[in-house]
Amino acid sequence: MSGGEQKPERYYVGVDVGTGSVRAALVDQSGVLLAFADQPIKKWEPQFNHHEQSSEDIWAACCVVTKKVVQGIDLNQIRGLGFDATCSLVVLDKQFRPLPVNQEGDSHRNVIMWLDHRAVSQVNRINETKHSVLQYVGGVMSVEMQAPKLLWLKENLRETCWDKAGHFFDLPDFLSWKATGVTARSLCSLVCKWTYSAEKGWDDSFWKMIGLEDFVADNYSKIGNQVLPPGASLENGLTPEAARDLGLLPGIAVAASLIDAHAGGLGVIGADVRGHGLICEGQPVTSRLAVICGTSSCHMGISKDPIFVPGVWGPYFSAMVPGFWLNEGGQSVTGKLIDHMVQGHAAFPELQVKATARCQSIYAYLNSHLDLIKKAQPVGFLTVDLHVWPDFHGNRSPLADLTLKGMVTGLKLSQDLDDLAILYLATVQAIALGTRFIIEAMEAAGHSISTLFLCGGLSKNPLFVQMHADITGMPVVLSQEVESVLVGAAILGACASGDFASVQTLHTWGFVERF
Ligand SMILES: Nc1ncnc2c1ncn2[C@@H]1O[C@H](COP(=O)(O)OP(=O)(O)O)[C@@H](O)[C@H]1O
Ligand SMILES: O=C(CO)[C@H](O)[C@H](O)COP(=O)(O)O
Repeated sequence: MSGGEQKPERYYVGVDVGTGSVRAALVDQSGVLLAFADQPIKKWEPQFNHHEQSSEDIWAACCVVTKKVVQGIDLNQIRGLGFDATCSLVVLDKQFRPLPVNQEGDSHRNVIMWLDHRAVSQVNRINETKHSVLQYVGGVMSVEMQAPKLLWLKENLRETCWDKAGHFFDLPDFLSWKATGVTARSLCSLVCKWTYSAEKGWDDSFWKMIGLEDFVADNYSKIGNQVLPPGASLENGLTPEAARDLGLLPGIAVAASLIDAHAGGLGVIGADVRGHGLICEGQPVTSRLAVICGTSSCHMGISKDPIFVPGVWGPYFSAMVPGFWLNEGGQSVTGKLIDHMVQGHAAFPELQVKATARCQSIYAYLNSHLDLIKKAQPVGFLTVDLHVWPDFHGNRSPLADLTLKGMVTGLKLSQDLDDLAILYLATVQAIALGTRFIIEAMEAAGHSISTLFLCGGLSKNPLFVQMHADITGMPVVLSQEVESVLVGAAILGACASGDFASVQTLHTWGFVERF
């Protein structure tokens, strides 16, 4: 290139499918987020503990947000596309058409969501086998993983779903298939939710022992027998049909995907913290814990050697950062629990009216209300008499007990706005104490964690962040780019484009602020 001439900009698109909405971002070659769009997605709860979605609805939302973020951009400069998503189970027939995952036979609802707890009897039987693959999911399989859900479909929807099924995808892999026509699965989803081993592959004896020998018989063609590392480029890239849907050019690189929490982890865990006086500056990356807080919270810690932490998922090899083992702690409902407590309170209508009058979100209003009522004392002291046990949807980590329930102690007869604000605070504190409980379990097993890196919707709530810092006693680092999960998805697209050597070289996208 002749002197003074600027290299053309290169752009990457990241698409993040959360529980409640789909988001997209356009990111430039320095990792700066230039455009953002989001779109809600539909959810159904036909029975208690049954949670379903539609893969067609989700894909349509991906198309809406992608078209929005690339508006006004020369499409030739878009080099790569990456997806992340919740680890929900998508079911398609042999011609790739949606199949119903419900008794009603509604094939539009062909996704069993990650938080669906219908397969309790199945997961109990799986855990009774004490099979060796369970060592790599914290010792106990979660009802939120795929094996119990598959067994449920076989036992409950044999004719309408199981016998007709041709493809079972984790949602992140469904999206990369939809974009490219390539059915290869990401190592991330298969290792974390399907018992696949990065070193040994599938374990035939496990599937035979739990009654899903069908997969072994057809060489795992329905659940994936071609596995790629996250960020690997998928064959010929975007198909002409998907390009039309998404408003992009055919042939651009599409990456093997990540689960959403793992994209968030990738987006923040390697952040450049130099010059911020943080304890982790002189420490290895293994001293950092990425906490991705949305509907749920996921606690991602990495290590050079495998660490077995009872009740904490993993150790998973190369599932998030290549070459590192991952342990994934989690709280199944955090944002969802806060929303549940606040929206179910008698003073919620009053809160809505007052927040709207001040043009504030309900959470910004509650935070300022707590500041008002705390007077001279630290805000945390408002809850000396009120306590929440946050396992309203069971305990994912470290107790790994889906039967646990939530609890509130210290209730009075009054139900005014002060009570709502204090209940909200107690809920946030309970969630932060849950994070501390997980960190203690990880440290007892050999992790050495000094610093938390938060991202996800709840990291936009200063009270949530402050309580995590106060209760864990650790500094909490926030990326200057609040949409870190999307940065993680865009890292995948950038890696697939070949413009960067590996996902590790992109870790330093993003700068930090100390909380
Ligand atoms: N600005 C904010 N202040 C407080 N809470 C927020 C804010 N933005 C999002 N949240 C909360 O974060 C949760 C959703 O986070 P998000 O990362 O969007 O979830 P998901 O990826 O599961 O769809 C919700 O419970 C919501 O109430
Ligand atoms: O199981 C998980 C990751 O392993 C996540 O909790 C699940 O994917 C939902 O994520 P989110 O709270 O961001 O919607």
